Amino acid sequence: MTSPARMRPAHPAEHGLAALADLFSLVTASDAQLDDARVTGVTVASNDVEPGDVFVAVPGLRVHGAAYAAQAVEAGAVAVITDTAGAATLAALSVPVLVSDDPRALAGPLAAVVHERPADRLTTVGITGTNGKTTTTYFVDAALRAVHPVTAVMGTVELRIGDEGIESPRTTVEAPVLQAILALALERGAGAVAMEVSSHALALGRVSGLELDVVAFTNLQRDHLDFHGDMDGYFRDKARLFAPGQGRRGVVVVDDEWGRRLVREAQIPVESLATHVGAPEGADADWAVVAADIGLDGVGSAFTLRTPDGALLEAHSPLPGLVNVSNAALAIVVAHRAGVPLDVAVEAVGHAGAIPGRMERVIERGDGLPLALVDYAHTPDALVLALEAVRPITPGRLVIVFGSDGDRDQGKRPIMGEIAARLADVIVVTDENPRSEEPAAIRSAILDGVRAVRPDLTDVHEATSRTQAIHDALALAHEPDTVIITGKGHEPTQEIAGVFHRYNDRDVLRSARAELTAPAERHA
Ligand SMILES: CC(=O)N[C@H]1[C@@H](OP(=O)(O)OP(=O)(O)OC[C@H]2O[C@@H](n3ccc(=O)[nH]c3=O)[C@H](O)[C@@H]2O)O[C@H](CO)[C@@H](O)[C@@H]1O[C@H](C)C(=O)N[C@@H](C)C(=O)N[C@H](CCC(=O)O)C(=O)O
Ligand SMILES: Nc1ncnc2c1ncn2[C@@H]1O[C@H](COP(=O)(O)OP(=O)(O)OP(=O)(O)O)[C@@H](O)[C@H]1O
Repeated sequence: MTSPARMRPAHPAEHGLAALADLFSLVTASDAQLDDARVTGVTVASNDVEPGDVFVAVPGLRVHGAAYAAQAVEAGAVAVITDTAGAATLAALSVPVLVSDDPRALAGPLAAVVHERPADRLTTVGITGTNGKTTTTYFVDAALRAVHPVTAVMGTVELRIGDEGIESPRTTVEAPVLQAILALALERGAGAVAMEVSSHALALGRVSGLELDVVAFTNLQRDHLDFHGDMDGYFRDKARLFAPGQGRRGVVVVDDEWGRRLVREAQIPVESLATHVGAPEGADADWAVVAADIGLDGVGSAFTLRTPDGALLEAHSPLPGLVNVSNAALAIVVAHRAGVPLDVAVEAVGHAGAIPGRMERVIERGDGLPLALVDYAHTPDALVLALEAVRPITPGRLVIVFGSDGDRDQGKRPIMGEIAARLADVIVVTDENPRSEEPAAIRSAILDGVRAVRPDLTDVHEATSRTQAIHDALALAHEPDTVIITGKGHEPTQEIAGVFHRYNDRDVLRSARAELTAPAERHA
């Protein structure tokens, strides 16, 4: 598997174009014969076309897909579906052109039919929310794996079926890609799929035509307002997942007001889960975390989950910090509602393996080396949570390596500097993805924030390359210390001056360890 658009069933079903046109009430805009065309796939992107595809030309936010219809036909598309405006721009094509009122909304349901509704034969779980989607999805997958020999995962990090995965282009792929992957998963023997559902995906119909067995909500925090307008719009887009035809039943974390509103407004049966020990909403919630011992075992946290019938379950989060108690509790409830026995879900989530770039332990403490982790925290809130999460498992000093993205929110740079200066002991400021900006200027803005808390810059270092920063941090840390590298998580590249360089924090950490441990003796 190389590209998401190529993740297609090896033996696709075949449908007649005329029957599809009938089913979706599409009108012909040309005189070509409909019955001739045999359809085996769908796409909304001309460069993803495979012979036998229908090309759905959507009116985009930037351009109209109809501008690429000829290119799609050249690549083997057997028909074009577009709206009236798109059809009006088309020169004569050698394939039928069909018209739909809303091609973007049609793409998912059409692809579902073309691939013979794969989701109907899979157990499907969709997770939405501002933070915690990736982590919760992997925890759910760990539980699903306990009962299904093959599972699939789709999200920000990867698109994976069984043990074979590829890098994911985004959190939720386009609807036709999604349906093709489900069909491929089924072909490869998968019984269950856990996926992340972004708010963009919900707004742009990427999950239209897919009814998920269990849908879940983690939390809502300020993000993506450029796209959704305001928090209310952001909430309403997230809430679309909890509608009949989209999700059969839901599990909602009610720690924030948005979760509580969702429980009130959802149009499908939902259960509530409160994960903040002692908070008032815990009393009324269906499920609640009623005790948590953070970091006592030096790794994750033990916690107690109250079930709707009042039973108390002893559970465990394999990742540090309160947020991961929340993610683990949600995953247990979701997996249970997706058919995993409760005790099996508790056990499997407690032993879930590493999640790429999410509090991922790359070097274990011992033999003179510190614990070293990689985490994706790249916002001020996430940075606070990440540093607070590792403090209880750090007997020595907390060492952080971080930077901040170029061509993105500039205001957060000094704020993140202040947070690091407050919550970490040793700081190495470096580059993240500078993009078109001058890297030194970004570091300088971060250092302004550091200086506000630590004017003499004690234990503050600056490194002009991220690789060097990681080597420096590891060299100056001792066994009781913890090194945390934040901001890039699983990312496989670093974008500098418009060029994507292959780069990964975990790989650099591993080679820094190899360099350190080869000839030299280390002392705790
Ligand atoms: C803001 C946003 O989500 N935009 C999505 C939207 O783009 P658009 O309407 O602007 O598309 P366009 O560029 O005008 O093109 C119109 C149509 O022409 C097609 N086209 C275009 C060029 C070409 O050569 N051939 C061709 O066929 C396009 O595939 C598209 O179908 O529709 C396109 C497909 O129909 C998506 O690919 C595109 O996602 C872009 C790539 C994107 O970056 N989206 C991000 C913001 C996103 O979705 N992120 C969320 C996670 C957010 C988070 O939580 O962090 C995600 O799920 O990943
Ligand atoms: N339940 C949670 N509440 C708040 N913050 C969280 C939660 N879970 C994880 N985080 C923080 O958010 C960061 C991203 O976590 P994760 O990747 O699981 O979320 P996500 O919703 O998938 O975000 P993204 O789409 O950016 O990957 C982590 O680095 C962690 O610090």
